[in-house]
Amino acid sequence: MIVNPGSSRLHAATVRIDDPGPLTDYIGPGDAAFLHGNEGFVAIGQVARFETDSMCAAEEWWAEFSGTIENESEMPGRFGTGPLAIGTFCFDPDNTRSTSLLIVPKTVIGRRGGQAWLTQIGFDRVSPEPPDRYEPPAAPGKLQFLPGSLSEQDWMANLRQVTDHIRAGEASKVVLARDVVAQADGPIDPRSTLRWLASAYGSCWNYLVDGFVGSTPEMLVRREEGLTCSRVLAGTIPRVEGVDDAQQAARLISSTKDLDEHRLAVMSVRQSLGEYLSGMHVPESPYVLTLPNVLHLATDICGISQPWLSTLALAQAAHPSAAVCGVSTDVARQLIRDLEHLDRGRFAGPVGWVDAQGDGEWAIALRCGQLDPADPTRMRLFAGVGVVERSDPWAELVETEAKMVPMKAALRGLD
Ligand SMILES: C=C(O[C@H]1C=CC=C(C(=O)O)[C@@H]1O)C(=O)O
Repeated sequence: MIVNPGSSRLHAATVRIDDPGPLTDYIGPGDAAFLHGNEGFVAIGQVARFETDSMCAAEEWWAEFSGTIENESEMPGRFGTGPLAIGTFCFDPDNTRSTSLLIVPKTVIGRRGGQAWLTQIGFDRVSPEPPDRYEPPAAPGKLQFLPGSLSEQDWMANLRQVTDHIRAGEASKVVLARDVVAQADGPIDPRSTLRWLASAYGSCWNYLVDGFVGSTPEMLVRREEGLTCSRVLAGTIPRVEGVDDAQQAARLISSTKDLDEHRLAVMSVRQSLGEYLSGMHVPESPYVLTLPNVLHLATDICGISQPWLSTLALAQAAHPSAAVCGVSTDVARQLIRDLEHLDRGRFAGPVGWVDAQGDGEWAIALRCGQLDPADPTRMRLFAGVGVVERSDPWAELVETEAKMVPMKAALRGLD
């Protein structure tokens, strides 16, 4: 569905601006953002919106739509500048009631590499006016975290069933997720959640689109002028107060269970992107990525993609990787449908943006929550774990709790 398509020619104008300060100050109700440290952008208003259950349809729509925009720019070719679409895609469109969507904003305020810009898109000739700032939105008041689709006991029982299927040789890895419901006594403003995440988890990609908010450390595919990179994460150890990080990192990097989980995730991205990238570099062994709540095994894969393959097409090829689905993909996806008892919605799907040249960034939507469109006092939080033969249900439950720490703290507005 497209809203407000207009009939005349669309124009986009990009100008350099002075440093606008915190980008999160410009996010109004219903607006979107994609932030990484001091960089990224906020997407204000909507020129068009495309709802779909298919990444392929979204890619075709954007290729056609962006081709109609007349583009003027003081910063031609600068990554992220100019007209773009920001979006979120469901993990499994055949097993959800949620929608995937792309939004073309009216205004983008962005910053990258010390340069800030403003892009405006409209049906008339546009004059780039800096938009207003907003007061910081309030964190929700009283908050409770309630069980989601399954109790902890039932979730662990299902995880045992997953390991039985793995032992029977049906799959080598399955990612099982669970949810928790955050219930506030008043409406939750996801902008306050995003602000908190962006300041505490600046090394992650912090996003807000259509009430879906989160802070993910995993990049499915980033394409900048053909250079295409993916950060694969799998294998996790929670950070523990009083325990030295170096000691935890040494445990993680020598855990054969975590290394197996990681190897399968890397293999899946190597296979899916390998078809499309030349000169692909896949490091032999992972490094340890340290976040405020957990340590992950991480591998950065890079290669060169053909100019006609947009970042949306590449994301479509790479999704779902074995970091969020499993091996083999089809068997793991079916086991997830049968045993997870959860509508993942947009959790673990691609979230990000694409520009008119096909460059952009699609992260994997992890460490996130979806505001209930029918009840803004409720947000559903998600976390998953890679299950392999030797997975221990209790340890995996603890890992999901560690992965929910950022969202729970953000909602509470904790220091
Ligand atoms: C599925 C999630 O994490 C994935 C990414 C990093 C590490 C993972 C793990 O160790 O299980 C998961 O594969 C999640 O955060 O919900």
